[in-house]
Amino acid sequence: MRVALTGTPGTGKTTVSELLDSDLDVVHVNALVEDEGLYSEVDEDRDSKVADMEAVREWLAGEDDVLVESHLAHLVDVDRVVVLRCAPDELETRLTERGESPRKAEENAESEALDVILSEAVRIHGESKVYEVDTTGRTPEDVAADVDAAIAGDREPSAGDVDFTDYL
Ligand SMILES: Nc1ncnc2c1ncn2[C@@H]1O[C@H](COP(=O)(O)OP(=O)(O)OP(=O)(O)O)[C@@H](O)[C@H]1O
Repeated sequence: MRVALTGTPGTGKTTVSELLDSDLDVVHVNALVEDEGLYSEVDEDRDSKVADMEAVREWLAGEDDVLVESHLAHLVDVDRVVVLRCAPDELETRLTERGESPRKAEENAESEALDVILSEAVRIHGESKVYEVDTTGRTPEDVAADVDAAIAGDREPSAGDVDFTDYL
């Protein structure tokens, strides 16, 4: 089973991936890209490396029991996609408290309000493979339990249950 754990930056993917009961090997794409040099360019403006997703896909080929953690994880060939969600105002607070710039916090809050990652996940994989998990006002442990349930097949796919359009 290959699972993508995706979501806008700040929704809690890294935090939650460390709390799962699942036996899947966790691959943190950010760390992989850095360690293996799997980037196509350096974005000076954002002080970040642009992941070479073709190289990431190749690296993951043959890895059958993995949970791929990244805001780009839904671009990988997987059996299920779990999309973490967070209300835009709470997301902006989390990112600001993590030390991100106001610009980055605002951009991500807007992208979250617009369902950007959820829409991409559904377009690429279809609704039957996508599980949305709302993290707003919840503990990472509670969120991890929902993610474990999605991995174990103990809950139904759920794309479109979360609605943040009031924040637009
Ligand atoms: N359920 C939660 N409730 C409150 N705060 C949370 C929750 N999950 C994570 N956080 C906090 O939000 C911040 C972002 O979490 P985290 O780094 O896990 O997000 P991420 O989705 O992995 O981000 P990125 O894509 O940038 O790596 C951290 O400071 C973390 O402590």
